[in-house]
This record gives sequence, structure tokens and C-alpha cells, in this order.
Amino acid sequence: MGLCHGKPSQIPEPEAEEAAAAAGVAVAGAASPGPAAAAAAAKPGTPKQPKFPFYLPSPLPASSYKSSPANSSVASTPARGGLKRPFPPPSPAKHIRALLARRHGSVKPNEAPIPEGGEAEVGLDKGFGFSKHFFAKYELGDEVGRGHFGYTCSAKAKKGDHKGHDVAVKVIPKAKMTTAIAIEDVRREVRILSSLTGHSNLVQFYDAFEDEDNVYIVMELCKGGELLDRILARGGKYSEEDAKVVMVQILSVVSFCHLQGVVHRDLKPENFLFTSKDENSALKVIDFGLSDFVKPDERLNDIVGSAYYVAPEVLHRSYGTEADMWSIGVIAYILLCGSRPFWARTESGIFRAVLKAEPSFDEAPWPTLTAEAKDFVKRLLNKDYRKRMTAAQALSHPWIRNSQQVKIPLDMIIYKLMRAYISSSSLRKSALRALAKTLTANQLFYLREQFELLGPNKNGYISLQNLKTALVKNSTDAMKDSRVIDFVNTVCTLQYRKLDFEEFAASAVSVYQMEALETWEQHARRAYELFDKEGNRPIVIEELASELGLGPSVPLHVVLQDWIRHADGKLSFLGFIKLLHGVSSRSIPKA
Ligand SMILES: Nc1ncnc2c1ncn2[C@@H]1O[C@H](COP(=O)(O)OP(=O)(O)OP(=O)(O)O)[C@@H](O)[C@H]1O
Ligand SMILES: [Ca+2]
Ligand SMILES: [Ca+2]
Repeated sequence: MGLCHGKPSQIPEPEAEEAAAAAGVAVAGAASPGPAAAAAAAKPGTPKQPKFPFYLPSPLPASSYKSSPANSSVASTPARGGLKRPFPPPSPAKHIRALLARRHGSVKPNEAPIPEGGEAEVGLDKGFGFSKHFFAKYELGDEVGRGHFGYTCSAKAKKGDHKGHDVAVKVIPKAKMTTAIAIEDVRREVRILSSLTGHSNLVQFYDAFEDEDNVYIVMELCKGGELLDRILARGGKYSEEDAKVVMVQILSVVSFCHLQGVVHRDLKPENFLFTSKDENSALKVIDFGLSDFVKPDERLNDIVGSAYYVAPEVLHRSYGTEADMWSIGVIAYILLCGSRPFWARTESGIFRAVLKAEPSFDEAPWPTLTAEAKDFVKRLLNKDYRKRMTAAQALSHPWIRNSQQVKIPLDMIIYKLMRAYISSSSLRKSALRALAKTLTANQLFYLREQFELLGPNKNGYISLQNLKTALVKNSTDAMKDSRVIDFVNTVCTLQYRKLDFEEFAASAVSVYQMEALETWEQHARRAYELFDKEGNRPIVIEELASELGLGPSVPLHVVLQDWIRHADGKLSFLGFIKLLHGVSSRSIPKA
């Protein structure tokens, strides 16, 4: 395989960055990050950041970034304390050090060589059960890219279905698989990539091979380079219209993965490739090396991903598919303004910014961008994952929907919300029904699309069985591994009457997401008025306590006195809001 071998494509970052890293970066008002993040960030210093060929070489001190055209519009999270520090343009993101430590058995800077052999490897089974005949079927060509775990070459198929065609081969050296976790990750990467099929924005998997030295993942060759290249080639910024074209493709494939129960966990511009050099070329997601299966009601806890793109709840070690939506928010922010929303010179500084700092929307070009673009990004970069848009909701957002032809996909959040609704008391149901009556046309658009996807009968009703039918229509092999179907079965077996659109809307509205709206107060007040007219009634304290999951140790009369109106014993506005949230709000701490 003489043609395709590792070439040193990564050059260290400017020294100025390292010096600042050693000095540490101040994030105004930064409280200490969660214990997990603190542990991950415990080591001082930052590994050398690889430099991208398009990255403007800057031997100048950090302050002179300002004069660089690529940085003229930078926003600065750490600058909130007073010091203005424009950000350098995006560069390839490093994986989180805690993740690398887990995989390689010790904390090492990104670029440190992985020891070949050694104690950690004793007894590791590096057999994958893949065919051993890669070189009989393919002729390896030039290297087309590389990452931390492997390098990718073009290759020509010598026989089989793709005979004569160029393909891409990701070569993952077994010498790099020094822990059982690292091996398991490669197994999962192949399993996920091979089971997710049929989406036009997902790189097509063909085959997997292995020999003594490597695993070879054969897939469709994308000839158009990484999204990061194009962002940098454009000097960092996309027009809103161009950014939407990129966003639609990202959201479409990510919504597909999420419905299948796969969370990517490493969404960043380096992991999206264009199929050709053409301006309008399709975009494909690659690199499922950190992906995992996740059930809709499951929380993952390993710290995984790349620092600039990692969601706050990942650092808190409790997350699901919403973590990918945060990363998409970071990508959208970068596309629109050319700089990273959360930036610092050290990993721990980035984590502090992610956990505590609000990205700037005040500096150029934000004031010149549409209110809808800003709203779109803000609703992805919400630190509370429960308030963040899902991929299907983001596709329904007016910023996207008003100018792009998009097919709204089925959204698993609907299933989760419906399950909670069905097991709620009739009092909470009527509170939600009042809230649903205040929904705006935009919000109703998304819900109507979801209702249609569930296949209502000619009288306009759906039964819980429709939830299963709709999901099965959209399933791939990945769903078997993710056990999404098991979750949906638990919803379908609940006993409940058929729902018309009005009740469906009440069952599928997310109170948390509505709280994130600027107009929330108006929605809530209006809904309370409606509820007061139609659903409010005198409350027995014990009933309310059980509705809200308050245990016997809680002094009910003290806690609940603000939630009940003294004049008539009915729910107060505060009580109404508590009721809307229901029991689940008590089990999850506020972010
Ligand atoms: N199908 C493909 N067609 C063309 N180039 C590809 C393809 N797959 C990967 N590449 C190139 O190889 C690079 C490395 O691939 P990949 O991201 O899968 O490796 P990795 O080692 O897991 O990366 P990371 O360090 O991000 O974890 C990509 O960034 C891209 O430039
Ligand atoms: Ca990658
Ligand atoms: Ca990877």
C-alpha cells in the first residue's frame, strides 16, 4: 500500500496561542464547571492544535487577529468581562482529552504517538470478523484525508458491484486500538455506518475488511472536500441563503439518525463532505467513530466529541440526541458569522464558555442578519437541552421553511411528549389543552406536519397504533440496535382513546420549548385564562402533591400555598405553570 500512507498534514498552532494557553483564559463570571467537566479539564495547557492548509498563518499576537479580514466579524464570548478578544477563524477541532484518555488508556496530547504493543494491549481481541481480502478487491490510491483515528485513501474496485469505480477507504490502524474501548468504538462505527442506509446526505457504506495491521472501511468517495474547507475558502462567512442550503442537509440527515436512535456525537464542519467540487454539490455526513445508539428515554454519560462543538449536558455527563443539535447550533453560528460561539485558548476555557457564557449576537455581522436567523441559532444554542429545537423542529423553523423546500421528518420528541401526556392526570391534560390553544401559526405548522406523518384516518383521528406504523415505515437496521421500537411499543400498549388534532397538539406541545420563547409569558397568561374558564376547579392538596410527585416528607401546606388561590381553592397562575410541567420537571434538575 505504498501510495496511501500517513503524510504530516497537521502543523502546530501559532506560538501565541500556546503562550496564552499557559497563562489561562479568563471567562467572565465563569463558575466552576460540573465535576465531570472539571475532571476533563484538569490538566493545564492545550495540546497543539492542528493547522488547516486554509488557515491564515498568523505569527502575530492574538490582538492582531482583529485586522484579519477573516476575523473582522468575530464575536467574543470571553470578552463579556470587558476585554475584547476577537476569535481566530475556525480551524480543525480537537477531540476532548478525556475521550482520548479513555480510548488510549492515558492522557496524551492529541498528536502524541500511540504506543504500539505494550501492557494495555495484552489480551485484547482485535479480530472483527470482517473479510481479510481487501487487497484482492481494491487497489489503494492516494490519501484524501486524515483524522485522529485513521486516514482515508481513494481506491479502485477490481471486482464486485463497484468494479472500475473509485471508492473511499478509511484505514484504521490496529496499533491505535490500544484499549478494549477503542476496539469497541471501531466495531460500533462499522455497525452504525452499515446499518444506517437510504439517506441522501449520509455517506454510503459499501464494505468492511481487516488484516493484521488495519481495519478498512470502504465507502462512497466524496470528491468535494470538507465543509470546513469551504467555510475557510469563503473567508469564514456564508450568506443566509447559502447557510440555509447547508443547514437543511445537515438537519435532514441528523433528524434521520435521531429517529433511528443514533446520536452522532461528533458533528463539526470537518465531518461533512461535499460529493463534488460543484458549488451546489450535496453534503454528506461522515465519521460515525464516536456515534452511539440511544433509546428515546435513555441518557448517555461518557464525555465524547470535539471541544468547540460539545454540548453543556455532555460535560455534565447526562445527554441524548439533543447534544447533536447543540453542535449544529455551533455550526450554524460559524456559517453565519465566521467565528466560533464558544472559544478559548485552552480546553478548560472552552468548557467554561460552553457551560456559562452566552454567545455574542451583538457584533458584526449579526446586527445585519435577519431576526429569524438569530432566533434559529439561539434556539439551538440553548444551554437547557429540554428547550432546544429538535432537528425536525429546526427544519420547520421559519428561517428555513420560508425559503427552502423541505420535507419535515417524523420526530421522536412527539412520542416522548405523548407518552408523558397520556400518563398525566386529567387536570394536567386540560392545562396542556389550554396551552395548545395559544399556539401560533408557526408552531401549529410543525404539529400539523407531525400529525399528518402519523397517518390520521379520514375522520381526522389517530390511535396510538399509528405511532408504531409511522415509525416502522421509516425504520432501518439501526433501529434494531437502538431499540427505539421497544420504546415505541411501551407507548403503543398504553390504553388511550383516539386523538383528534386538537388533543394531539395538547399532547405533543413541549412546555420547556415554549418557555424558551420570548412570548412565553403571553402564552402562559392566556392559557391560564382559558384554563380558569374551562378546566380550573378546587384542588385537594394531596391530589396536587401526587400530581407533582411530592413525597410525604414535603410540608405540603407550606410548599403548595402559593400554588392554590386562597379565595376559591383553585389553582393559582404559579400552580398552573407547575402543573404544566408535571412530575418530570421535579426529577430533572434545572440546567
Ligand atoms: N468517504 C470519504 N470520501 C472522501 N474523503 C473522506 C471520506 N471519509 C473520510 N474522508 C476524509 O478523511 C478524513 C478523516 O476521516 P474521518 O473523519 O472518518 O477520520 P477520523 O480519524 O475518525 O477523524 P477524527 O479525528 O475527526 O475523529 C475526513 O475528514 C475527510 O477529509
Ligand atoms: Ca473526522
Ligand atoms: Ca472520528
